[in-house]
Amino acid sequence: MPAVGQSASVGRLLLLGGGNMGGAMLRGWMAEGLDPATVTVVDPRPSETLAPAFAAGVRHEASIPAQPHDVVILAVKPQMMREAIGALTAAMAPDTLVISIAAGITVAFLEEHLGRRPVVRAMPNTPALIGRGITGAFGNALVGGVQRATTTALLKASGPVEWVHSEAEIDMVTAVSGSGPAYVFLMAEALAEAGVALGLEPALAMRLARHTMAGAGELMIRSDDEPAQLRRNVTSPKGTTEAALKVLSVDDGGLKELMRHAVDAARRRAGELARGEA
Ligand SMILES: NC(=O)C1=CN([C@@H]2O[C@H](COP(=O)(O)OP(=O)(O)OC[C@H]3O[C@@H](n4cnc5c(N)ncnc54)[C@H](O)[C@@H]3O)[C@@H](O)[C@H]2O)C=CC1
Ligand SMILES: O=C(O)[C@@H]1CCC=N1
Repeated sequence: MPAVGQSASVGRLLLLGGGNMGGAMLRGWMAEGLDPATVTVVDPRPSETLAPAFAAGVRHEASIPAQPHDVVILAVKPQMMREAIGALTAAMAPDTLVISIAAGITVAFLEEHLGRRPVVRAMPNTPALIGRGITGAFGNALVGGVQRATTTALLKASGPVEWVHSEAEIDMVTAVSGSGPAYVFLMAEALAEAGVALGLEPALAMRLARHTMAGAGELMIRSDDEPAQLRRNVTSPKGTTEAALKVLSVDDGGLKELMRHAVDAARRRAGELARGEA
C-alpha cells in the first residue's frame, strides 16, 4: 500500500471540519508527503494548529466551494453533520468518495443526504496526533478496490487500519478504540491521584503515572506476549501487585465488569447519535 503522498489515486481532497481529528489527519497526510495544494479545508473556525498547513499551501475556505473533489472527509461533530453537509454535493462528482469519521453517523444518513455513492465510515482516535492511532473502517457496496486502497492510504497515515465487515462493528470500534484513549488517560489520572493520596509529591506522581501508562502501552505493542501474560509477569506470588489486583478484581468482575459497562454505554450512545439525539 503506497503512502498517501505517493498515491496518485487520492486526487483532490476536501476536509470538512479542521478541528482536533481533522487537523490530526491533515498533519499525518502532510508528514507522508501529500501535496498541500491538493487539499482544501472547509471550516469557519479551524483549529489554530492548522496554521502551518495553510502556510504550506493547503487551501482554506469558510464555506463549501463549488468545485468537484475526488475524496471528501467529514470531520465535523455528529450534531453538526446535517447542517454542514447541506451544500456539499456542489463539491462532489457522482463517484466522489466520502469518508466520515463522525461517531454514530450512518451510511444510510450520508446516502440519503449526499446520494448513493462510495461511502466509508471510519473511526480513528486521538493518538493519530502523533501517528500512533488505530482506525476502524467500513465501506458501503460501492466501495471497490480502488476506493478501499485510497481510504487505506489516507487513514494509515495515523496508524493501522482495520476494515470491518458490518456497519454495526463501527459503533463497537468507536466504543473500544475511538473513545478508548480517554479511558487510558482517566487511568493515568487515577493512578497519579492515588500516588498523591499515599504521600507522593503531585508532579512526581504524575510523571510516574504517565511513564507507566506509556511504557506499559509500548511494551504491549512490541511484545509477542498477550496483555494477560504481561500482567502475570509483573505479579509476583504474594507480592505487591497481587495485593493491588485483588482490589481491582482482575479475574472476577471489578475493573473488567466496569469496563464492559463503560464500553457498552459508549456503543449505545453511538446509536443515540445515529437517531439524531442531541
Ligand atoms: N476527538 C476524538 O477523539 C474523535 C473524534 N471523532 C469524530 O471526529 C469528529 C470531529 O471531532 P473533533 O475533531 O474532536 O471535533 P472539533 O470540535 O475539534 O472539530 C470540529 C470542527 O468542525 C468545525 N465545524 C463546525 N461546523 C462546521 C461546518 N458547518 N462546516 C465546516 N466545519 C465546521 C468546527 O469549527 C471545528 O473546527 C466528530 O464527528 C467525532 O465524532 C472520531 C474519532 C475520535
Ligand atoms: O466522544 C466522542 O463522541 C468522539 C468519538 C470517539 C471519540 N470521541
